[in-house]
Amino acid sequence: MTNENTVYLSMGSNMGNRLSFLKYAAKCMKEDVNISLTRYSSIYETAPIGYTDQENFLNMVIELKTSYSPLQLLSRTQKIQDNAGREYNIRWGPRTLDLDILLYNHENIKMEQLIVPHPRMFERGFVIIPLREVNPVLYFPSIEKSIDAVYEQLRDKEGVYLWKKPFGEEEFGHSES
Ligand SMILES: Nc1ncnc2c1ncn2[C@@H]1O[C@H](COP(=O)(O)OP(=O)(O)OP(=O)(O)O)[C@@H](O)[C@H]1O
Ligand SMILES: Nc1nc2c(c(=O)[nH]1)N=C(CO)CN2
Repeated sequence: MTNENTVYLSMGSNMGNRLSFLKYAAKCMKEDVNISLTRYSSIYETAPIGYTDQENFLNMVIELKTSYSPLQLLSRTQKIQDNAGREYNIRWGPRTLDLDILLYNHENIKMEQLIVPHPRMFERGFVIIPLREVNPVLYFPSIEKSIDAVYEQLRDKEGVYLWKKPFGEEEFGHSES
């Protein structure tokens, strides 16, 4: 089966060993024959948005190719979150691992369980900054804007600090240095 759909996924963690949860998520996806990881952003340390009385997050974005349908991919990412000990308590509250599907090709999906493009992505510095690093020429047909235009309009650019350059091969099976 060919992994032909292009997906951008946001990953975040603000509990426990944050880096190891991000690595765990990437490892699970790398081991899945229906997913090929193609690009990784750097990792950013970010101030919490939404519910602010919690620890800073580590956030990053990955690009992947997959043969999964959007709902199949959602169920896969939810399983990975569950296996990372994710509990569902406070809305926007602390979590070991959060995986959000940002974009699935250029599709507009509005289902009960899944909305793509992710409805809050365009106002989130912790999403747009790493996404722009992974693909600086993205265009969003749903809002008729380029990623540069979205970046320029971001209000919460502050609070997003480079924490670590893209993973090295030894850590993550990633060839970029
Ligand atoms: N694009 C999407 N990616 C991941 N989950 C989504 C998406 N669209 C809708 N959902 C739904 O959102 C539900 C809640 O997800 P979650 O608890 O991770 O939200 P959150 O991360 O706290 O908040 P936010 O969605 O603002 O990032 C999930 O059960 C899932 O069905
Ligand atoms: N900085 C930051 N803030 C958040 C994050 C996140 O990943 N990073 N995720 C949230 C729920 O999706 C709520 N707030």
